[in-house]
Amino acid sequence: MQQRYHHSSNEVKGMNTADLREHFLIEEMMKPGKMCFTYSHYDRIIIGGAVPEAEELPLKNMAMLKADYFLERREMGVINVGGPGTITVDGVLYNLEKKDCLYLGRGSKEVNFSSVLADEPAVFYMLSTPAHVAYPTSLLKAEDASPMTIGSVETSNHRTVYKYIFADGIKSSQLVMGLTVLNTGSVWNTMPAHTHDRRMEAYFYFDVPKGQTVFHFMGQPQETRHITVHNHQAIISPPWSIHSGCGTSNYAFIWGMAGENQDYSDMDVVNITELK
Ligand SMILES: O=C[C@H](O)[C@@H](O)CC(=O)C(=O)O
Ligand SMILES: [Zn+2]
Repeated sequence: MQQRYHHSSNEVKGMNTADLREHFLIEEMMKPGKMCFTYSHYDRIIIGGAVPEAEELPLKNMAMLKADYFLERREMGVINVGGPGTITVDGVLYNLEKKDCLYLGRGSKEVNFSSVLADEPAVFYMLSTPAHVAYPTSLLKAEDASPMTIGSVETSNHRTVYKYIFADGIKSSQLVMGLTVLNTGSVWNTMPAHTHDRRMEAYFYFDVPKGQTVFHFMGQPQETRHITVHNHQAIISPPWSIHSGCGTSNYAFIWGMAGENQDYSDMDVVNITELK
């Protein structure tokens, strides 16, 4: 498992393109037949990917967790962005179509990921955070995630937000998770931008059409930087940073947070004309 340490906003001001990419971009996370994990020291969130082929992929323990098994003291949210897949949790089978979400409560022991079709593998994106309470494992289908349409065509940010794990959705200790789909012709996510010093955030971009990309914006509102993020790559957003993106086409992304609270609307919005 890769580790990513903290960086202060002051350090980040002096970073060049390679530094920014090394510390905040996760490039290789969806490899056929493999599971990949990155441990971020912001709120100790683990960001992972699993692409099962013919063989199922078990969630293995990691030495650095000093635990008896991966979810001994942790919870996890999984969203499938590929072909149909299944996850078994302690003998119970869950079917995840594209954009369905499974929450795994603290104490889930035997976890296995599989694809249903050989030529269209499931692509599972995972976030795991420390948990102090065990909440029940539960599945939420995309159509039941109370979609919310925001933005407009005029400002190129017309999009639909699906919320899965948050204060009014699937219960968790601290994990918050959902996804956002941009409509055709809309390219800006999370604009107007915001920060939430109380929570870190991770963005995972998917359904970025072949040959297209997303310019992800990070940094303090008056000190922004960009990182180009391609399909199936993720960004670690420090609590003091904005997290916004502009694509060369429309696309979708999974957002997830950890920290002080689980209110989706807890955001300190920045006036667009004050961004630097
Ligand atoms: O704190 C919330 C997150 O940044 C995202 O949910 C924002 C988002 O999906 C969007 O505006 O498109
Ligand atoms: Zn946010």
